Amino acid sequence: MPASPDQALLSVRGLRVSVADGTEVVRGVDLDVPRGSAAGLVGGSGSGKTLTCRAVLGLLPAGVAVTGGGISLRDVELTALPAAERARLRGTELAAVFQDPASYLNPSITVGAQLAEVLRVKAGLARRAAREGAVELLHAMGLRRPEHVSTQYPFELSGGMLQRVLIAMAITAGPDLLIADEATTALDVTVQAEVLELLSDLRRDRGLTLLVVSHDLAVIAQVCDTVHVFRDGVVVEAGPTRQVLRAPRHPYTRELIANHERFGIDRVREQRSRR
Ligand SMILES: Nc1ncnc2c1ncn2[C@@H]1O[C@H](COP(=O)(O)OP(=O)(O)OP(=O)(O)O)[C@@H](O)[C@H]1O
Repeated sequence: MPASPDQALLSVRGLRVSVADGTEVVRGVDLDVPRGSAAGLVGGSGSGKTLTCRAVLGLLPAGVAVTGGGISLRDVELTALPAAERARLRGTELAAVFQDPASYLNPSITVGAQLAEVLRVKAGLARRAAREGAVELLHAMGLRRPEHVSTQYPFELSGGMLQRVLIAMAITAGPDLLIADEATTALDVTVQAEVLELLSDLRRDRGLTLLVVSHDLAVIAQVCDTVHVFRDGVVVEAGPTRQVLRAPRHPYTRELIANHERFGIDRVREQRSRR
C-alpha cells in the first residue's frame, strides 16, 4: 500500500541512549516526522540532539548505545537491523551532513572526482557518466561554474561551497531522509541562509524529508514545519514551529526565544516578509 503523504517517515518512540559510564543522556525522546516535512531539533549544548540523530543513523560513538525505545523508518524497525543492513541504509535511504564539511573530504582529490566516486559507488554510474553527473549535481546545488568547481580541491572552496558539495554527496542515491546536524553553524549568516534555502528547495523538488538540528532558533524558523525543544535529554516542548515560537508554553522555550530575539527570529521574519 503506498504511504499516505502525512504518514510518519521517521518515528522515534521513547528513545533512550546511555554513555559508557551508564549515564542516560537521551531519556525517552519521541519524534514523528511526516514524509516530505522538515522537523527541527533545537536546544542547548549537550541536550541530546546529536545523539538522537546518530541513533537514527546507527552511528553512535563507541561506548554509547540505545538502551530503550524504538526507531522506525517507514515501518522498518531500525534498532532491530544487523549492522551491515544499517550501513546499507545510510547513504541510500538516510543521509546526513554535519558541521565542518572539509573534514569529510579528501584534501588531495578534486571535489569533482570525489563526487564522481560517490556516484559510481552509490548510484552505480559508469566512470564517464559519473564525471558528468558530478558536474550536473554541483550545478543543481546552486554552485556557479560547476565545471570549474569540479576541478578544484577542497581548500580552494569556501565553507558554504564545501557544504553544498557535501549535500550533493549526501543526496546522490536519492535518500528519503536528510539529517542536517549544525550543518550551517560555521557559515556566516548570508551564506547560512542560502544553504538553508538549498535544503528547502531539495525538500520541495525532490520530496526530501529533513531533520534539522540547530542550537539556533532562527535556523529552525527558516526551514522547519515543526520544532522539538530538547533539554537534558528530553523533549520539553514540540509542535508546529510558528505556534511554538509565537506562543511557547515551556519556560525553557521562552528562555531560548528571549536569547535569540535580538539576532535570530526577527531577522528571519523580516526576510520572509520582504519576499
Ligand atoms: N561519546 C560520548 N561519550 C560520552 N558522553 C557523550 C558522548 N557523546 C555525547 N555525550 C554526552 O551526551 C550528552 C548529549 O550530547 P549531544 O551531543 O547529543 O548533545 P547536543 O544537544 O547535540 O549538543 P551540542 O549542540 O553541543 O552538540 C552530552 O552530555 C554529552 O556530553
